[in-house]
Amino acid sequence: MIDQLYSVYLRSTGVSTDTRTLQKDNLWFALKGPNFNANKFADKALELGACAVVIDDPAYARDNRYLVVEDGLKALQQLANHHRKQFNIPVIGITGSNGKTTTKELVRDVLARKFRVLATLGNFNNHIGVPLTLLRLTANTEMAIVEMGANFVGDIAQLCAIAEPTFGLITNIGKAHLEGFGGIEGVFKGKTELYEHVAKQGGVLFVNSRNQRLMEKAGRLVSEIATYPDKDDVYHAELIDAQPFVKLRARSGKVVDTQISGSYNFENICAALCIGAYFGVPENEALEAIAAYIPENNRSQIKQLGSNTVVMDAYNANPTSMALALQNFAAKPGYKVAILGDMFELGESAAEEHAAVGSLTAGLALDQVIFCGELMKHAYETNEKAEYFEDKQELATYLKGLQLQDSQILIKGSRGMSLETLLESF
Ligand SMILES: CC(=O)N[C@H]1[C@@H](OP(=O)(O)OP(=O)(O)OC[C@H]2O[C@@H](n3ccc(=O)[nH]c3=O)[C@H](O)[C@@H]2O)O[C@H](CO)[C@@H](O)[C@@H]1O[C@H](C)C(=O)N[C@@H](C)C(=O)N[C@H](CCC(=O)N[C@@H](CCC[C@@H](N)C(=O)O)C(=O)O)C(=O)O
Ligand SMILES: Nc1ncnc2c1ncn2[C@@H]1O[C@H](COP(=O)(O)OP(=O)(O)OP(=O)(O)O)[C@@H](O)[C@H]1O
Ligand SMILES: C[C@@H](N)C(=O)N[C@H](C)C(=O)O
Repeated sequence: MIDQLYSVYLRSTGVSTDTRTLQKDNLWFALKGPNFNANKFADKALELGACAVVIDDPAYARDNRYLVVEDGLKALQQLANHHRKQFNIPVIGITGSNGKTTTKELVRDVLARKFRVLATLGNFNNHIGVPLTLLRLTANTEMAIVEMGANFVGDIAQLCAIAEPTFGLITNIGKAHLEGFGGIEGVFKGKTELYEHVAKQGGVLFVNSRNQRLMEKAGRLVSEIATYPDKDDVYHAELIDAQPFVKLRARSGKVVDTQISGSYNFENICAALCIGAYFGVPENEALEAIAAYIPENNRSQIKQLGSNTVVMDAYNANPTSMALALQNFAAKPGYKVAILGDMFELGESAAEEHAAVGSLTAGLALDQVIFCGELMKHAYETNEKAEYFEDKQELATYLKGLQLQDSQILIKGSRGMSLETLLESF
């Protein structure tokens, strides 16, 4: 079946899994999700111009344009792996608890100075997104950068079996998705599945030397590691300042002003510079790419609203990124207001981790701390000077009334809190 599927794919204009975005002559796959069994959209996909449709319910097949497989998702993953195997190019897998997308984009922009690169779009980083990324590989591609997300031990191993990365980077190990991973040990085990895969391929690992456990594990598994960002590392840079944006001294001594906020992004930048240096991108080109990068999509984005400066960090939140964001924010000058929403997917640790955020805020130089959401009640309990709103609408009304001026405002919470809607209040 894979040969038949592959020959149809090679004649197609690419793969689609969604009739709402399908392009003419795409090969369309019917997937099942929480809302739809897409087998029922197969006719529609053909009407919209699909060259063929891959379905896993034979009841929907009408002619030879309907390719019936046992499982649509597995067929997509097998096709992606088969396609990936046709390319003898570096494939860089990137995972980690925080900063995957930002780092992937920085790596992409740095490597694009020398190579024709393919990189994950947005954060299409799961069991569907990784295959879709690989199926965008063309004869033109010289290097692929594949972002890999995980909620459970075993996810990264599965994505590696599909993408077969020959190079690997774990940005960091933090307290994210603890519910699925069952704790920080699970995060370490799950993320380092990437190292184990790359080791089996005889590949190279890029390692953040600030994480001793990652260093030890990488050193045990592979013969070649390229480390960053400190003095004895392969790629060494120095953080000069993080306010309002990261400013660094690169390996060559050149000083770079970036448009990226948050001192934690220094490590993401160094990861990209380390990978660029490894692949021979001239440092001046790599630094230009870093200096030109502007974060999007509420990932530590700086927004100027009248006289107020907002750090909009509502893309996601977990105990590790929350603590770093708060420490970074507290170092800003001026009147500082931190608006913090619930952190999701923490399982049994949720109450304790929210309480820890409360204690942290109590000790930081912040003028106003406002918690929002059911879980943030636990933070409120450990910082009596803070304010608390269970309901986001009530908070929005309160913020409008506050009429803040000349303030620094941090907005951070999990994606599901959609805290970006609070911007209307300023
Ligand atoms: C399955 C799917 O692709 N769904 C997308 C779809 O969702 P929708 O709600 O419409 O319906 P269903 O999911 O039920 O649909 C089933 C299929 O039907 C298609 N369809 C539906 C209606 C229609 O009119 N025509 C159709 O053809 C539909 O396209 C489905 O194929 O649309 C949503 C809106 O666009 C999409 O958001 C939804 O996408 C899902 C969430 C998805 O997984 N997309 C991947 C491409 C992806 O990578 N998305 C990333 C998010 C990745 C992520 O959450 N990463 C986690 C890590 C988790 C990894 C680990 N668990 C693993 O499994 O590997 C992280 O923390 O980073 C993204 O969206 O950015
Ligand atoms: N190195 C880092 N350490 C801690 N937190 C970070 C780091 N890099 C980014 N973050 C935080 O994570 C947020 C999201 O960044 P990014 O999208 O790059 O991460 P991600 O790992 O791809 O997230 P997701 O898994 O949700 O796709 C940022 O806005 C910032 O708050
Ligand atoms: C947005 C998604 N990738 C994610 O990180 N979710 C967590 C639970 C969040 O939004 O904080």
